[in-house]
Amino acid sequence: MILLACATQLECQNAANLPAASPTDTLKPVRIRGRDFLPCPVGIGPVAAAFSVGALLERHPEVTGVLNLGICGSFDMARAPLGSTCVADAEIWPEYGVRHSSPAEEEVFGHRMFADLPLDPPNRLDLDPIAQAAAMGMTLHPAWAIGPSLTVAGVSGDPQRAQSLRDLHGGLTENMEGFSLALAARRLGIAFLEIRTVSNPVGARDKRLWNFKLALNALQNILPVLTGDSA
Ligand SMILES: O=C(O)c1cccc(C(=O)CC[C@H]2O[C@@H](n3cnc4c(=O)[nH]cnc43)[C@H](O)[C@@H]2O)c1
Repeated sequence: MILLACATQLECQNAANLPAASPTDTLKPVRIRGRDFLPCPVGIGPVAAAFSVGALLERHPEVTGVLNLGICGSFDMARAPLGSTCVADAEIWPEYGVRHSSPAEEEVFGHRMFADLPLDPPNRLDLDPIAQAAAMGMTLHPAWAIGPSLTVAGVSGDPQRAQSLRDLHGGLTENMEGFSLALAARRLGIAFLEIRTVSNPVGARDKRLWNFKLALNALQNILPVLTGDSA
């Protein structure tokens, strides 16, 4: 069983191509090309996602992988324009560490999150999406952009913050749940894959530059490609 982890019910419905349901309805497992997926809204932000995935993985020991689908912001609108699909090859949690008012002085915290989990730097999980997809019996689309994704508790609210995060971490996308889900999978030694569609440029608050509907609709195309059901 693959845990299909999305922040919201709406993202789960689009990702699993399910009919619209009320936000409190429990989603049922779906079977696609012989693979079982359990769609679960894990909540918005790293704390809700960490709590939810911990509880879900304890309740469902049959889960062999976590597939995180959802919308995201783009740091590079040329490589990752609105509605495009991006695969994370690293998850970085930039807020873990020491914060300075000047981004140039930003430094990484020296302490590991878990004593027995050596990460270098300690806020970065390197992912291998091609291998992880294969471990879950799936294949990536060759045209999907691949790059690091930054998980934040607070969405970047202006172009300066976006620029400093881009300069410091070299991210392709920004999201609010991925690091928590990737960390849970790493701790349990199960597969993890994060694929998101771009809803907005990171740091832009002018809603004329956003297209959440396009990104939500684009989520519908991911699972058919991953499972070979799109032909
Ligand atoms: O109020 C804002 O400025 C704002 C900007 C972007 C997104 C939001 C949201 O409320 C959606 C957060 C939700 O969607 C993912 N997401 C989408 N875009 C971004 C982003 O630019 N930075 C971080 N997360 C983003 C995220 O995973 C959440 O689940 C509000």
